[in-house]
Amino acid sequence: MSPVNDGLVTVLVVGLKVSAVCIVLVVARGVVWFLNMVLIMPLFDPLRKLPGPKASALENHFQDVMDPSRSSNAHEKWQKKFGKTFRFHGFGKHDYRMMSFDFRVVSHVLNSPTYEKPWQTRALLARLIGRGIFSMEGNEHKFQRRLIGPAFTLQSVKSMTPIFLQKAQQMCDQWELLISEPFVDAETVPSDPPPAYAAVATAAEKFKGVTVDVAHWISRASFDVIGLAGFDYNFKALEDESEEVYGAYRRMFDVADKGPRLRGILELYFPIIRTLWPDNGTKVTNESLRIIEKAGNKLVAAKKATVMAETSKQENQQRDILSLLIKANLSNDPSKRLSDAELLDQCSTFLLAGSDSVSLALAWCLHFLSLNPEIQIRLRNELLSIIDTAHSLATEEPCDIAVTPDDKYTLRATPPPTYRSSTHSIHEVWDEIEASPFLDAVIRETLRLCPPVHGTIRVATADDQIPVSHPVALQDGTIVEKGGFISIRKGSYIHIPIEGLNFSTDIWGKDALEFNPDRWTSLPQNARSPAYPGLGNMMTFGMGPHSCLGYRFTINEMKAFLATILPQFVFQPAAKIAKYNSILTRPYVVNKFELGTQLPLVVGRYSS
Ligand code: HEM
Repeated sequence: MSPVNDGLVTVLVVGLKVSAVCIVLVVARGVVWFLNMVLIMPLFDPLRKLPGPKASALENHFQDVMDPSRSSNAHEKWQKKFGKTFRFHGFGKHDYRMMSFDFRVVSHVLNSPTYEKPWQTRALLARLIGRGIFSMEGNEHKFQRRLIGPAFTLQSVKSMTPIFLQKAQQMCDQWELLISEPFVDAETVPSDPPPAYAAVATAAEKFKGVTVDVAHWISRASFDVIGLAGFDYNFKALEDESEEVYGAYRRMFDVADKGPRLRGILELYFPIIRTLWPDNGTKVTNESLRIIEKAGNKLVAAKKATVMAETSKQENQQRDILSLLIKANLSNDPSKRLSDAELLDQCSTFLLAGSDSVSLALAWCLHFLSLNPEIQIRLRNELLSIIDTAHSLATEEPCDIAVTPDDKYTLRATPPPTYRSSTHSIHEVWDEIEASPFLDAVIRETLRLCPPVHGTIRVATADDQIPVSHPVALQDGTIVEKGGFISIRKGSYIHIPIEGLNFSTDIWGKDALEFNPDRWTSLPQNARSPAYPGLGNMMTFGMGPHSCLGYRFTINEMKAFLATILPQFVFQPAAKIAKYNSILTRPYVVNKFELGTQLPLVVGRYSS
């Protein structure tokens, strides 16, 4: 062999040896890390001392914690057995996690800067909606919240009322068409109807109802609402379901709705998998993100140009959330301004936060009303006492909602509803609707009983002592008394059971699991602020610095939709419905889970 070849062989052998040593070192490091995580660290985890359900080495309690079909029983059972604060097991026995129904604990965790959303939650959201306020923490979050907050004041939300009312009516016009040309949308009815469908057939016959997947229709309407209220852009998803951005958004969330699979979890830890080995879900998500980004970029550029032109002319016409954001952004220190890409991420955040959550809440509300006909009738009567005729109900002054400079959105397809007197402006009547006590109570009770966000999670970024207001009996027999503290280690997860707190019998009484809007006319002592620190006396919108910015927006949109829908339509159940939790709590037809989110109801015309 020549000396050159000899040299090459030596280099190759050394290279192989170095590689082998590197691989051994990496594997050894992995094994040490794994053993440390599974065997050593748990021995020193203070959460180990808390009471809680047992688990075998590979068992987890995620379903009992997060699956709404099991969580209410599991939470109730655990509270009875272990008290208000306990631990459960996450990804195996080694993974101790805390859960608490003690407001002192919940409030401490949600208000203290020591606790943040886990990076896994933020990475998942960032993949779908970019780096908007949802995935921010610390000073970046404070800055964005200051910027966005003013777009959600009472006044700003009130100015969006015409949009809510008009989109609600446009949806009713579509339902009216379904009823007048009776046909059953094949896609909304399971191909093999469960007995419940047969049972309602006679009732449907009686009031000439048709089965309508109300979740689907309200989802389209609320997407249009957030388009107009958020960006002054009419997606027209109500008119055309195949609208490009709506379609992209739906397809992307249909993938996410399938729930966390092993691949999804692996992708979170090793995002490179998406590039090296994209599956159909990844391809659909990537394509959807491309469409949304393209449309969003155009929207942000056009909006910026309009706002700049208005600012130079000292005009102030644009009231949508994006315009308010751009205006606030302009007045900021240039070094702190949001870039166009960041503005786009905020748009995606509003699309996610502002459409599905409200539409699901509205769909759940119609579900509860269909199951409780006497409440449905009472609410309709309350609304009819404000609104003159059941069938023609709006203002004579058309609401002028400019959509794009060249596209004036025609607000109504059918004659507008007429409010009690033509001398009333829509805003005057709106004040009456807004102040309707039973409408308010029905909405709050829906949001309490079926909060679209089932729970939230925080991770401790440093060791901490958490104060408790209910005693905790530790495993070694020690009692942490009221006013005492529980130790928690950096990196531990705390689960906040939003739905569980809304269901607590200690707060809401024995009928906590019943749909009883009247409870809101005299709230139990424990459900009143400050004893109950959540927004609007429930945990549905969270609490603390990350609490929901869209609280008022949601209540007002729900009021406008119900006030428009109920005087025109009657609802009856069409199938047995259950809940599943995939990012949000969604309805599905029992035994028809594979059909995805659906809430079929028999919808008939109301005639007095
Ligand atoms: C039924 C409807 C809604 C529910 C149940 C809901 C629930 C929540 C909850 C629980 C949080 C806090 C999450 C946490 O602490 O981990 C939150 C945050 C947020 N919500 Fe909503 N939301 C709803 C509607 C809306 C709407 C309509 C908008 C905007 C148009 C919106 C915008 C936001 C934003 C921007 C945040 C993040 C705030 C921050 O991190 O500072 N939400 N929401």
